[in-house]
Amino acid sequence: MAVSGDPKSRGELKIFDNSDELATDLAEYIAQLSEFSVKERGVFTIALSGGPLISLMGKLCQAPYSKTVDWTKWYVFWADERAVSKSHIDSNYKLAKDGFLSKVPVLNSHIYSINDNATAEDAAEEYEFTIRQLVKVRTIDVSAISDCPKFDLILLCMGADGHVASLFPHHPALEDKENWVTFITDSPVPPPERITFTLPVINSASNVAMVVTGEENKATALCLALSDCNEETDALSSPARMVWPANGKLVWFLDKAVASELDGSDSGVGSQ
Ligand SMILES: O=C(O)[C@H](O)[C@@H](O)[C@H](O)[C@H](O)COP(=O)(O)O
Repeated sequence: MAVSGDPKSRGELKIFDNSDELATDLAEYIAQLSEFSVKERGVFTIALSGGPLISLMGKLCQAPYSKTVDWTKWYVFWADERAVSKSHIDSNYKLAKDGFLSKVPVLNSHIYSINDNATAEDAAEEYEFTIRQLVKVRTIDVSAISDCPKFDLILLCMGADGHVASLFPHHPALEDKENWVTFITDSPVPPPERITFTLPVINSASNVAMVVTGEENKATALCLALSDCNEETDALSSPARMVWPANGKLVWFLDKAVASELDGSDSGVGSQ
C-alpha cells in the first residue's frame, strides 16, 4: 500500500494492491471508529451507500469484528436510496440487508431505512424528519458549524461520472443548501427516482470514507475528484470533489486499478 503525504491534500489516500487488502483495512477502520464513537458518545451513527461498498464491508461480519464490535450501539442510515421497493434488486437497503446487516447483530430498531411506500419527494421529507428527531434526542450529534447532523461516519462510493450518493454532475441537487435530504426524479443512472443526503450533511460528518475500486473507467473521474478546484475547473462537474468534511476527516480507500492514472508526485493529493 502506498500513502503519499502532501499538505495540499484532498484527504488521506490509501491505495491497495487488491480488494482483499482494501476490505481488511476498511473493516479495521470502521471498527476503530465504532469503538471511538461508542466510548465518546455511547452510540455509532453510520450512513451506507450502494455500489460495491457492501461487499467490501464483508470482513466486518467475520472474526474478530463479529465479536468485538459493539453492534447494539450502531445506528444505521443510508446516504442515498433508490425509490424502489425494499425487495427490489436496485434497493440499497436490500443490498445492505442481504450482504451485511443480516450477518451482524445490529438491532432492527436501529436500522433507519427509507420509506419505500412513498413518492421520492415524500420519502426524502420523511427521512429528514426522522433524522431531525434523532438529532433532538442527541442520538445523532449536531455540527457546531453548520447546524447539520454530524454522522460519525458516512461511507460513499463514486460512479464513473464522479457522482457520490445520488448527487450527479451538474444536477441542481448538488447545490441544495436548505435540505438535509433531497430527492431527484431524473437520475442519469437508472433507476431515475432517488433520495439522497445533500452536500451540507455529507460535509458535516465527523468522518467520510470514499471507497472506489476496481474499474479503470473510474480512474479519470478519480483524478478530477482529487484535483484542486480553480477558476478554470467546472466545480459542478465532479460531485466527488465537492466532498470535503469541514470539521471532519476524509479518507479514500482505493485499489490500484482505479488509482492507475494518479501521479503521486504531481497530483497534489496525499494524507490529511
Ligand atoms: O447509486 C447509488 O445508490 C450509490 O449509493 C452510488 O453512490 C454508488 O455507490 C455508486 O454508484 C458506485 O458506483 P457504481 O455503482 O457505478 O460502481
